Amino acid sequence: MKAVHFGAGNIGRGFIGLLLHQSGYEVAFVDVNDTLVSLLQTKRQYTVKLANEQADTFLVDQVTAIDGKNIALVAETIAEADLVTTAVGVSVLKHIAAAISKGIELRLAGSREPLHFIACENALGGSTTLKHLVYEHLSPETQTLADRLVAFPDAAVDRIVPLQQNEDPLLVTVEPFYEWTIDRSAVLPGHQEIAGVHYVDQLEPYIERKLFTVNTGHCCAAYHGYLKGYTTIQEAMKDPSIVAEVRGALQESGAALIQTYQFDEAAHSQYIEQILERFINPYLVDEIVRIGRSPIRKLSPQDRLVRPASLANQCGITVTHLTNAMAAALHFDYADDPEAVELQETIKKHGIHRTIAEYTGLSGQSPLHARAAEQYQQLGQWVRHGKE
Ligand SMILES: NC(=O)C1=CN([C@@H]2O[C@H](COP(=O)(O)OP(=O)(O)OC[C@H]3O[C@@H](n4cnc5c(N)ncnc54)[C@H](O)[C@@H]3O)[C@@H](O)[C@H]2O)C=CC1
Ligand SMILES: O=P(O)(O)OC[C@H]1O[C@](O)(CO)[C@@H](O)[C@@H]1O
Repeated sequence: MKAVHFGAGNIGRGFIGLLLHQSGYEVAFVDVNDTLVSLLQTKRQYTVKLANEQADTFLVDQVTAIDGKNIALVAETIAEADLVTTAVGVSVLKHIAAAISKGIELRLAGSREPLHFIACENALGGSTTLKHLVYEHLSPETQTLADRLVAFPDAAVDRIVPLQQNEDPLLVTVEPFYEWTIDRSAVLPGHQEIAGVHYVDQLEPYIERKLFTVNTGHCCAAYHGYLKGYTTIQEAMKDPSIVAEVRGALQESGAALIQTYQFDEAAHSQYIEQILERFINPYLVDEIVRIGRSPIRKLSPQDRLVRPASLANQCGITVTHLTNAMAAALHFDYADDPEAVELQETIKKHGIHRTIAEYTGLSGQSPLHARAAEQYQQLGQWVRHGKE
């Protein structure tokens, strides 16, 4: 079986590529990083190392790579594939949509075999977003045919894969835990299930639980850790005041998730504790600026801070930690992150209230907006007064 995977980065090689390989797929990675592409083409294999005491390793072979700029070759490879996956970042999906649409046109011209596209990104409805972007490039006739033969099941992916600092540029170190959940209701007949994947009839509770626990907690630790001058999540999670913020935020999002999706309370508490353990894995070094990257995306209405805060607020739950994490995110002034730079410029130019309204979608009337603005000022004073 042949799979095409867009994005030969950390999740691409360390999670999706590994599981596809273990399921019997030969994986062709599509990437725009020339070094990665050429290394994969030459070596045809790479190693995944687990961040555990034994440092278990897995060899992923029978792989190759395609230059993402070679649209004709990407399209031809898609036309021949049994499965297509992505892990490029949700904001990059628009850049791969044209090549995918060409691949679908070629495929439909020569085959009636169904084809699945699964976006493995940190976002609600990632594959659905990809579908809309791809359909913009297809004629109405091709869209009608694609509706029958091409599917875009949404998915949730959970595995912490930090930035890599290995001598071997293809080696990727990953945490032992993983969870890949796919919406079975969008899968076409004939799809061969991927080993290790959890197929569910309704994805929403799973993806919201994952995003609003793992991702919410992680970015909360990152933004507070950044303000306190820590470099890694592991350092930040040694600070009891940061752990209290993270736990508080996860109790707020957890209460909202339990009310919304009727999760078992005790099981959800255990889920939170397991995630806190994952954050402090001593065999990983995970940089705060990676977890905090793209603060505008992370402050957007459907993402890991505003959406659980809004859900909690609607459920009548008092929200203070999630708004404090938003406030800390608004202070994330990391100069190498273009979104952080834009955020700080907007605050300088238009003030905090307009910035909050613009990026979070929380209007000036929202109590969450008011609290985040107040906490932003308090954190600012704390920073200015030497962090006593
Ligand atoms: N690293 C992690 O712990 C997790 C990441 N994710 C999600 O997985 C996705 C990928 O994240 P990472 O692997 O960490 O990022 P990464 O930066 O390591 O990998 C992304 C790869 O996509 C490639 N790329 C960029 N533009 C492209 C294009 N136009 N065509 C083809 N390839 C392109 C990059 O060159 C890079 O190799 C993101 O959506 C992230 O939110 C989800 C769960 C965990
Ligand atoms: O990839 P994002 O959405 O920028 O989030 C930062 C990282 O933190 C995590 O949420 C948890 O590890 C990863 O899934 C993710 O790579």
